[in-house]
Amino acid sequence: MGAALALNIAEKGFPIAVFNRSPGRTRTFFAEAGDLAPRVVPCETLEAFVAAIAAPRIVIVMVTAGTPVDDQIAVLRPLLGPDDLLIDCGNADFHDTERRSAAAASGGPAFMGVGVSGGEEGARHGPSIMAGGTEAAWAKVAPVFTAIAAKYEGEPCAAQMGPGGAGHFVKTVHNGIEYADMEMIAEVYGVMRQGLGLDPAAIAAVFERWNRGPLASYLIEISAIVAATLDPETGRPLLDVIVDSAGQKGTGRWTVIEAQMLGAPVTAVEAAVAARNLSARREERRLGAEIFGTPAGNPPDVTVEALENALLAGKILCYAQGFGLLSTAAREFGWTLPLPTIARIWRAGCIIRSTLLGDMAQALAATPGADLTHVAPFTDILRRTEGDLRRVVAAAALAGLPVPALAAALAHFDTMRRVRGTADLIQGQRDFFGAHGFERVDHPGAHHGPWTRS
Ligand SMILES: NC(=O)C1=CN([C@@H]2O[C@H](COP(=O)(O)OP(=O)(O)OC[C@H]3O[C@@H](n4cnc5c(N)ncnc54)[C@H](OP(=O)(O)O)[C@@H]3O)[C@@H](O)[C@H]2O)C=CC1
Ligand SMILES: O=C(CO)[C@H](O)[C@H](O)COP(=O)(O)O
Repeated sequence: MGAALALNIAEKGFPIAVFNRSPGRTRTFFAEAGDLAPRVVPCETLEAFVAAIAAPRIVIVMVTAGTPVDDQIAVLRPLLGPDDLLIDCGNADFHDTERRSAAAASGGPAFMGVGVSGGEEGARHGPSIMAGGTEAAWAKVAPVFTAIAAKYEGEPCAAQMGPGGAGHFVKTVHNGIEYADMEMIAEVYGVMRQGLGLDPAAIAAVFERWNRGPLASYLIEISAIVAATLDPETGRPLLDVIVDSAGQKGTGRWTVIEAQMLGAPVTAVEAAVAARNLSARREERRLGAEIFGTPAGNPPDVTVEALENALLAGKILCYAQGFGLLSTAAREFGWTLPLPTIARIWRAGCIIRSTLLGDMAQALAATPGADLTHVAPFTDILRRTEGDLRRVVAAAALAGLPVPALAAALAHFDTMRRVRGTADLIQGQRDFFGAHGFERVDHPGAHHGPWTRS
């Protein structure tokens, strides 16, 4: 990511010095920089790196999240001056960014935490950039970040989100949505493959068709390519030789943890993280199959069109949850997160870019603070697609095909359209065993039940 970002910066006309802890990597990078090499100064020590940059310096750190960032900051800080600016462009837990920002405020170079999305390709040719930090820091870096960012109809996909960890928080939620979006696509893939018996080539064709409709998005586009790709070694669909255990580096989990701490429901993301965790338990899955057998019910009674609608509904519900989490976080942390701008800078460059985000940006601007599902055109789309989401979840359950993120999104939707739910019983139980009290519907105050055990 760092190498790709450096080439992007150089390509946009900014001279850049580069350093990697492994000098061999720096040499290879420089040797492969081609036409851009004259704008790149390869450095083999941090001292040479800092000396190669004119003050006031802007220094980007793009290393593995966690301790490596702290280590890198620790060795860089003594070499930098108070007018310099240190930026962590990797994925970071926003609490770490808050801590690093606070530490920087007590002296030395200023610090920014900036979320960058788009994978290597995005970093090289135009990512989506979610910057945290002060207005003053943003003013210093905006010319570089807006130049290297993806452009949507000419508009740079880069913006300042708020102080301290706000940029990394937004990037974390972006990734949480990414997890849920990917999981839902994998779930409909499962229904098509394991339920309807479509082969990967046929599924690729379905994804390609969907990519020309309301589901058009980077993730559907690449899913079509992944499904269509053959293994050069065996000639089989590559999907068939990929181990079905999903990796994860932590951003989905961070989203869920923060959402839980804030009391904000992101059930589709929770289901997606849990699904990755379960996917990693291969031996337990094998044992489960041995003990219980894998359900081999009738093929699910759903069409490919119903799956398209179900995915659309699930996706809208998941994005509504993500934006809801951002709203709650903004209130809780005293940030003014620019939600319509966030939707706008996600329209290009980032992994979750999709045509829906344009409408989301408009809806969020037109109705600030509203739940996306309550706003046009999403209310109408949900009314139209809800039945298929329900049919797919029900048919998948009957066929023994797990669709946890779609089911979680549907359960959220059904819960949030029911005036009277079932928590009356929970309150009764809590009062019974813990004297926690409950509110009554007919008069105010805290009440207890006349519980007796016969
Ligand atoms: N890959 C992606 O699609 C995206 C990644 N990110 C984020 O960008 C950051 C970098 O990711 P990525 O480029 O994929 O990761 P890589 O594993 O490809 O690169 C990690 C880099 O960090 C360096 N590094 C690791 N540990 C240390 C350390 N203790 N001290 C100094 N340098 C260290 C490595 O050096 P060396 O070469 O010597 O091993 C390497 O240059 C991460 O925060 C990641 O989450 C963000 C968006 C997308
Ligand atoms: O930030 C990213 C994309 O936006 C990175 O690719 C990140 O690694 C994705 O998360 P994970 O590795 O957990 O799937």
